[in-house]
Amino acid sequence: MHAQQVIETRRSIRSYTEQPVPVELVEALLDTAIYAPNHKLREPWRFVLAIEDGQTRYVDALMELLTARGQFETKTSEQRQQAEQKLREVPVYLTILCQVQGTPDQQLEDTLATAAMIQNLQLVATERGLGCCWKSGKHWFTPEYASLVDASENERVLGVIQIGWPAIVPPVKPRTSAKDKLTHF
Ligand SMILES: Cc1cc2nc3c(=O)[nH]c(=O)nc-3n(C[C@H](O)[C@H](O)[C@H](O)COP(=O)(O)O)c2cc1C
Repeated sequence: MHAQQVIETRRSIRSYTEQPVPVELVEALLDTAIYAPNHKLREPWRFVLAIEDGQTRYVDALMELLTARGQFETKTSEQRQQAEQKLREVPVYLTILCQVQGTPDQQLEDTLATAAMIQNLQLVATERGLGCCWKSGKHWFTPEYASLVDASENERVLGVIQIGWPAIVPPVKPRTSAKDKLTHF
């Protein structure tokens, strides 16, 4: 696939088949993704991979975290089970950490570089037939989650990338043409 085709066919995939994702494949994809531009080659990222047995332990810990946050307080036990099932169906959780060091400008550069690396990852995964979904906000950005993945005081969670073989590929979400947001100087 050409770059244009990969970029335009990538979708956020939220539903996966049961086919396992080889750990070596994820590692190889990451080793390509890290060619993202990053100022002064600070390589500001770090990864926490939950796959195979680690995925089971991770979802156990995530369920504990969500329960402690009161996420299921207003839910029936069936709704809780459904939520847990949905989490268990994701074959791979990859937490992306970005260092928080230096001046505010450097921190912004490091965040941008890590975001570029994440998009590289999503594109190479797409090329290999895998689907990803970048998760953020909510519980993912809490101190409790940072502690769950053992983030240091100088690291920030930029998101969690779910990875698996797509069961459902949603239709493309149309974008506003760049021309509508472009002015000539
Ligand atoms: C920084 C960032 C955070 C995102 N967080 C979430 C999220 O928490 N949950 C989710 O389902 N999708 C999340 N997404 C995916 C977007 O919802 C998705 O990219 C958008 O709907 C466009 O769909 P597409 O990726 O299939 O083109 C996130 C994307 C980005 C770039």
